[in-house]
Amino acid sequence: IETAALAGRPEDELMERAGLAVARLTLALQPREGAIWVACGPGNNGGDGRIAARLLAAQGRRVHVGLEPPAEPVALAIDALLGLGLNRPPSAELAAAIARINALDAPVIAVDLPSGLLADTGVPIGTQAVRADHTLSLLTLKPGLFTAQGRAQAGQIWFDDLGVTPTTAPDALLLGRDAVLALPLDPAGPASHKGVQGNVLLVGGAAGMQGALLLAGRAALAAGAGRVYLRLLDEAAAEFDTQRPELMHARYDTALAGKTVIAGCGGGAAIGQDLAPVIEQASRLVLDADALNAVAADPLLRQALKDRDAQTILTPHPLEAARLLGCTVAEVQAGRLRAAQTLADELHCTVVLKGSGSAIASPGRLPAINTSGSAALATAGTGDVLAGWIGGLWAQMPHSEPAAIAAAAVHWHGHAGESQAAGPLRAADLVERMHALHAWARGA
Ligand SMILES: NC(=O)C1=CN([C@@H]2O[C@H](COP(=O)(O)OP(=O)(O)OC[C@H]3O[C@@H](n4cnc5c(N)ncnc54)[C@H](OP(=O)(O)O)[C@@H]3O)[C@@H](O)[C@H]2O)[C@@H](O)CC1
Ligand SMILES: [K+]
Repeated sequence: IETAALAGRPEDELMERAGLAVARLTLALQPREGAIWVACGPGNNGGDGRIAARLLAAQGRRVHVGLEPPAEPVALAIDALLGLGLNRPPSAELAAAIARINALDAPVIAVDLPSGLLADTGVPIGTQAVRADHTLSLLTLKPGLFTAQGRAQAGQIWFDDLGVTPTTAPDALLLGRDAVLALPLDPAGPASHKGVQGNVLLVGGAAGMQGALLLAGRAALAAGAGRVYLRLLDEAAAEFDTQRPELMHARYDTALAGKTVIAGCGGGAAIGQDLAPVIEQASRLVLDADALNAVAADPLLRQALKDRDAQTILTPHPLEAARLLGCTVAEVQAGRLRAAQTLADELHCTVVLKGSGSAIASPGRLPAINTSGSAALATAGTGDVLAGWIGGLWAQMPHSEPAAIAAAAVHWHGHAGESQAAGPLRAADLVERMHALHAWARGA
């Protein structure tokens, strides 16, 4: 898109617009007195910074351009060191400037990208990238701002299209609330007749890990599934969840066909033995956690997954994805969208690669990056809740595309986990927060 935008119009014109956009945002964020430091690099990113500096000076602001901050206190810094042209670890000179920006006690606006971060992947190419409070993305929103370290490095994201309408397709989609609003949720919601809300069967919860399956089961129920059955692998486990007596024991209804099956939560090594019939017979299948590890370790299960006629959603975290791909976690994280897409294409599944900026991929579709969520979600059991929520939604809407179900569930889950005010979020509380968002999910 950037290349196409440059064809047919002089680069200077776009850079002039870019500089103006940066100056405007700076004035909006820092309308008062105070020195502005503009750190400019050698390329066009630096060019944007220099134009912004000129325009800010014309507004009567004290502006200092250079790789070092001025002697006086800095009220705001503009990071215009490196943008899209970054192709190797920053030189020593630029790395030192990045470190000086990060050591400042003043807000930082990054031009286009936090310097040092790769636009496509959200991974720093050197030892450190700028930690910005604001990033003004120009012409396009770069995927790297929304996934991997990008979310933490970019701060608040702003966008200016510089007056250019893209003529080529994007590489990825961003998931917002639209993904949830697009669901054909029953207007009556979970209160409607249980017979039409679908049946979910959960398999997992080996000895010592029943909690994972209970959390997923509670989530499926709270998402609105009609009947939720638990098949606990730990035979000695309690018959039911005393706080959620609505959950049923699968011993009394073992059929897999016709159900949405969620397998793997707290499954341990024991889940491997149960997976073959599950993969073969489940009408809709969500595989999580130990079920993914079992598939990674067993070529027959892997082949069975590929051969499934019906649809499957996988919800790996980066380590589980690495096991399935036969690579390292670092390799997965260095290209999260690519990793999710490779897995989706290879196993003929919809893949939700969890982590900051969850990536969702399906064969033959554009991958998507979720925009909701916060570090409050990085607690035990939140992944089980997501798997349960996906299954709970899918059971109610069996004809919806798995990619649409996964996208909605991931965004809903992230939205519920956005507030960090109460500290880390416990997974059982997350289920309740997500449940309280049904009206939000219907557009209220
Ligand atoms: N495209 C558009 O339509 C528009 C683009 N715009 C803006 O331009 C930005 C892209 O500009 P860009 O292509 O000049 O790249 P940029 O990020 O400034 O860096 C390249 C320079 O840095 C150097 N360099 C690279 N890596 C380095 C390293 N590790 N350590 C040290 N040096 C390194 C590299 O040198 P070289 O590799 O040639 O030796 C080159 O000199 C884009 O992000 C946006 O802000 C807007 O004006 C609107 C229109
Ligand atoms: K920058």
